[in-house]
Amino acid sequence: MEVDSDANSRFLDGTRSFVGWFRAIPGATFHNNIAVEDLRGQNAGRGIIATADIEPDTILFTIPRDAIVCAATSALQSQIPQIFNLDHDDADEDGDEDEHRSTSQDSWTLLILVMMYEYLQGDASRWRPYLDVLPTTFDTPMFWSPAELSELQASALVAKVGKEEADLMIKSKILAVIRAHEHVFFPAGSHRMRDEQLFELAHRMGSAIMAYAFDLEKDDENGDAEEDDEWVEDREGKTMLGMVPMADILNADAEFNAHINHSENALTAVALRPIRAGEEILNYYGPLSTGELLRRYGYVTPKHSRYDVVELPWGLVENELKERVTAGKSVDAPEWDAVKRITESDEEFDESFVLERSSDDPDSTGKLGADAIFDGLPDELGEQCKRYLKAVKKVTNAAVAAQALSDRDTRKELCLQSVLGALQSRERQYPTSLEDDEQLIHAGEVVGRQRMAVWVRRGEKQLLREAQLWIGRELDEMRSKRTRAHEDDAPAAKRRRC
Ligand SMILES: C[S@@+](CC[C@H](N)C(=O)[O-])C[C@H]1O[C@@H](n2cnc3c(N)ncnc32)[C@H](O)[C@@H]1O
Repeated sequence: MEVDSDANSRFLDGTRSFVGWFRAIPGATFHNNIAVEDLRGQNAGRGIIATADIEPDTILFTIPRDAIVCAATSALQSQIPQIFNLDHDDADEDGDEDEHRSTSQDSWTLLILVMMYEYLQGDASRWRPYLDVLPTTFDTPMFWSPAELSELQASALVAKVGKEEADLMIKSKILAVIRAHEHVFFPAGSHRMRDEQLFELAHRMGSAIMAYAFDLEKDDENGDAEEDDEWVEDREGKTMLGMVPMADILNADAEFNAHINHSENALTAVALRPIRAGEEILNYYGPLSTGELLRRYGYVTPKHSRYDVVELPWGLVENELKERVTAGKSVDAPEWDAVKRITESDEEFDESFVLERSSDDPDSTGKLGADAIFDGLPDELGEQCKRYLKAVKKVTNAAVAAQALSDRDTRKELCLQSVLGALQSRERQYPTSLEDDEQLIHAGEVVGRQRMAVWVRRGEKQLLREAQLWIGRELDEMRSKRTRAHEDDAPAAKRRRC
């Protein structure tokens, strides 16, 4: 109990000193009608709440660019300038491209180094009160146990967690730099951390950057803020990333009421519509699926479900096509291998396809319109099915090809049925059903990480079902078109016989 109340007062003290520090930054503003609040009760850490009604276009707060933690503002750049030159070729002087890529920095790894450097400076860092309110633990799957990860079941998210890649990156690009410049990273008289401790700190900073950092290069060549793609944040390491105190205290959802504008000297948070007293001020992280929101930010919300996706491996479709195209006739293994080779040698060949719904973007006030709907398979999947059938025609014997691939409609029907079968197989890869997961969620039987995993897998299964229903409707339509055509033909034939 005592530990809890200590942690609680540290949390509240942290908020107070952070807000005091922020308000004292020259050029920073913080509107009187907002406050940083404790939202731990709803599992949302800190957030910003309106304490009184706010009009649209109100500037909620301003962060001068020189208060942002990034490569351009940290003293680390003047201490080891050689690692900050991002304008390098992909090969080193000896032309060793792989070696160069594994040791050279990008904006992502540089920000990890900057954050670790600032953290290790302790009180000497000008961002100390800000660093103190950053989380030390995360709910992103990177930190989940194998048992927790297994709750994601057959979700493609499991393969995207990327713990091993992160470990390799930290070893080659972070630890190597710190060990080569220990005198820079560890102030005189401070304790030099062991490798395991640095690894842990690097993971912590990497995860904080993943969930908190902003892409800072949003201005076009004329210095005006770009309108297009403003919501989208870069995580590829190509543009300058920075940690923006206060902007990153905003929580976010798929429906939101504030936006961060980027201008030459400052970033400003602006109200997009009227915000009532007591409402949370929410930012937007983009049209992310539940799985992607969890992977990057460690939380899920019902409103992001509209952007859910599910991966359909080509192998499942191929199995179904193979079975249907032969309809019991035997085809030799070498012939199938040849079909596979032809299909896979195509430049456009895809290993898997992403299914998603059609959804409008949020409007300019951050509101969402009509529900997202599943209204079709990816065009590329249809094209790949067609190419596969062409290859079958080329390679297998005429009897097989003639019947199954006779006309355009028959081929289309065969493709749809095959994708339908593949979707059913994909659904069976998850050990629990959609109904089981709905029950778990509605009964409130799952909490924490398990609850988030159930949300991810339930969303994927839901989408698989919607895709199956869509194909069912397409097939029904094709069949009734065919029946109508027969009916139209029938009286004419009769007439001819008379
Ligand atoms: C940029 S920070 C926002 C501030 C954060 N709540 C804090 O206490 O520092 C992003 C993190 O906040 C949390 N978060 C953001 N939006 C949320 C929401 N709508 N519900 C729950 N947690 C949210 C997630 O943990 C996410 O990784």
